[in-house]
Amino acid sequence: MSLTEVKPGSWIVQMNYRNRSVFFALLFVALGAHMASKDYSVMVWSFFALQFLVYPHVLYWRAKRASDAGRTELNHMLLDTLMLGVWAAVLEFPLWITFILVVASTINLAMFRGLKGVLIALAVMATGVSMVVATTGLHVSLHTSGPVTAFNIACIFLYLMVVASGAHTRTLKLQETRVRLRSSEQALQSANLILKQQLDEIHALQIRLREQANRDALTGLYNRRYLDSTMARELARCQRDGQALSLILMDIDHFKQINDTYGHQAGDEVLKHLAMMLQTRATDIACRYGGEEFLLLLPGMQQVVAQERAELYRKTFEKTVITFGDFRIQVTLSVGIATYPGHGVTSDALFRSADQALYRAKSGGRNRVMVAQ
Ligand SMILES: Nc1nc2c(ncn2[C@@H]2O[C@H](COP(=O)(O)OP(=O)(O)OP(=O)(O)O)[C@@H](O)[C@H]2O)c(=O)[nH]1
Repeated sequence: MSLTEVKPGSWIVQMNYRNRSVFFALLFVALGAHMASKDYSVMVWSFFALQFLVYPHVLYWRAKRASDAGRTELNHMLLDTLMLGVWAAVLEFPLWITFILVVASTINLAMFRGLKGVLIALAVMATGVSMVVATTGLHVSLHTSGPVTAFNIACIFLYLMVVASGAHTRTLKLQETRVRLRSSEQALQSANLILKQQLDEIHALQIRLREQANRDALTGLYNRRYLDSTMARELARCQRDGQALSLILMDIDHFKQINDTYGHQAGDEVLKHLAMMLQTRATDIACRYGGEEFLLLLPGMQQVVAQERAELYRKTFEKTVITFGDFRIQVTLSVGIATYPGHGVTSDALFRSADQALYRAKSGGRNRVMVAQ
């Protein structure tokens, strides 16, 4: 049977069945020995046999079918106590027999209800006694013979052993369960830790992938895809804050010749150098716009400042000597500038203006900065 199939409280049913059937069988012999010396009718003997030999099995059968086994067993223990009170009174309170009946009943209830259980046991037993006394009157005969007394002592001793060994077994099982639970808890904790690490890795990977999707593989600058999504947002922000926004569009002059003269890899090296130069300020959004075309998006920057920056880039790049193997390569930049709101109030209009300025820079002889008209 799996753990989920075990009915709640079923261990109580099993334990009580063992305790009750053993104790009642012992009582059958102990009380029977006492009754044999008296003159009881066949009816009393029949009830006696039913009570001590059949009754424990009927209760077990009933408890097994109960939906709430724990509560049912508690009620059964109250019934045990009531019946033992009845038998103590029927037998006219023989001292030793009454003693073991009281001790066993109170122990049983004390195990489940603590000290309150002792009081309940005494009250229920008194009820059983009162029922008999109310029916037949009070008859007291305290004496039990020597063998019956000895057997009674042995009976309570045996019963206490059975209860104690049951409690011991239960404690061991509880300890085992606790150890098992602790190790499952530890396994769960380490599984959780691994899961958390994996989630963190996935999260970092997602960030990296998102970042890579927005970057140009050769230069590491933002790509056109990123620019398209950012441009509108930055423009809206500048419009809201009443700020300027400048675009610097640059194109390497005669780049085809670089490729043709020094090879494609040398061309790549030139592109990387330019990208490095553009990546100096964290607030700028530097993109590789096309093959050898680059764009700087400068939120909050006035046209005059953008022009100074573009001039600085142009001069710096002109003086830069790029070494590639034995080659020493020097190239120039043509630049077009457009600034919001003077040269356009939409992304398209601004791009167009910057592109026209760049075209003028190219057609005007290259290696120069032109501002949109
Ligand atoms: N090495 C390299 N070359 C590239 C890359 N992407 C584009 N190109 C080359 O860039 C060159 C661009 O040439 P053009 O459009 O004719 O322009 P240009 O030679 O720079 O001439 P102007 O712009 O008029 O000064 C082409 O030869 C492309 O093959 C790249 O990633 N690496």
